[in-house]
Amino acid sequence: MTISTLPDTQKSIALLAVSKSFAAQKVLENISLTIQRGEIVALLGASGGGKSTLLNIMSGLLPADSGEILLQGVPSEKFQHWQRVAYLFQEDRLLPWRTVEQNVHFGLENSGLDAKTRRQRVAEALELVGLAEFIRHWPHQLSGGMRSRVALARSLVVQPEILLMDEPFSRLDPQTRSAMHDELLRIQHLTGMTVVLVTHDVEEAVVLADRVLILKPHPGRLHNETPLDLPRPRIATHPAVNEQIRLLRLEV
Ligand SMILES: Nc1ncnc2c1ncn2[C@@H]1O[C@H](COP(=O)(O)OP(=O)(O)OP(=O)(O)O)[C@@H](O)[C@H]1O
Repeated sequence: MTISTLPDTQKSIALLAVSKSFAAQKVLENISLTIQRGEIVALLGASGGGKSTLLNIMSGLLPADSGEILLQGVPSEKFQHWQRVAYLFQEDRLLPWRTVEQNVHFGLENSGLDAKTRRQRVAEALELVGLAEFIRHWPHQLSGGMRSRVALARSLVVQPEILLMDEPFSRLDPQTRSAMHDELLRIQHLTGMTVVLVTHDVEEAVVLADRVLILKPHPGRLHNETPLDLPRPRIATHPAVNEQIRLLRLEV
């Protein structure tokens, strides 16, 4: 069964003929795609190809000009994005005047959950990213990798069904980035959430994704779709992984 013929219950994100312009500039043209529940999809492509715009449309932050968007089988305009979709940005956006625990708690403010449940959720999210011992630390006391984990915990605390990530690891050094890749795969495996990752890094896409979508710019359109059936863990120097990276670099 191909993804497009999956029943709605297995579809996490479905876009049909989505277009978007800013002023006179057409940024996305006629994008149709389906992402399965629990799938990790990487969006690759040249700068200005509309990757972030597409992610913003999936998140409900930005309306499309035309087309249909279904999230977990529900039309986007009726879908309650809050608590079901989390968004992780390039900058960690931690609040310096809040401790680690308070930063993660931020994700639950206005949630309507009672204080005890909120505390429990924060503790679980920090446990999940391996920072349970650092709850009283301040952001300035943390390494780049730890800050990145706090930002991830703040996204996970809502227990999202869909995690949208816009180059979340691009500012990390290669070793920390690689550790965060392992962390993300471990957590995705545990939670079963759908992950859509925007990246410029072909190696990152191949190491993480079940499928890579390439967007071409002016206007942004889907150029190519590559399912990755490589066993995990994927080491970039492994010949099959390396070959896939080489092939995708030719396409981007
Ligand atoms: N809010 C906005 N107002 C006007 N133009 C915008 C807006 N957001 C994006 N654009 C334009 O839309 C085009 C696509 O931008 P977008 O950020 O989606 O691309 P991208 O593929 O994510 O790029 P990059 O890889 O550089 O982040 C760009 O030309 C950008 O200037």
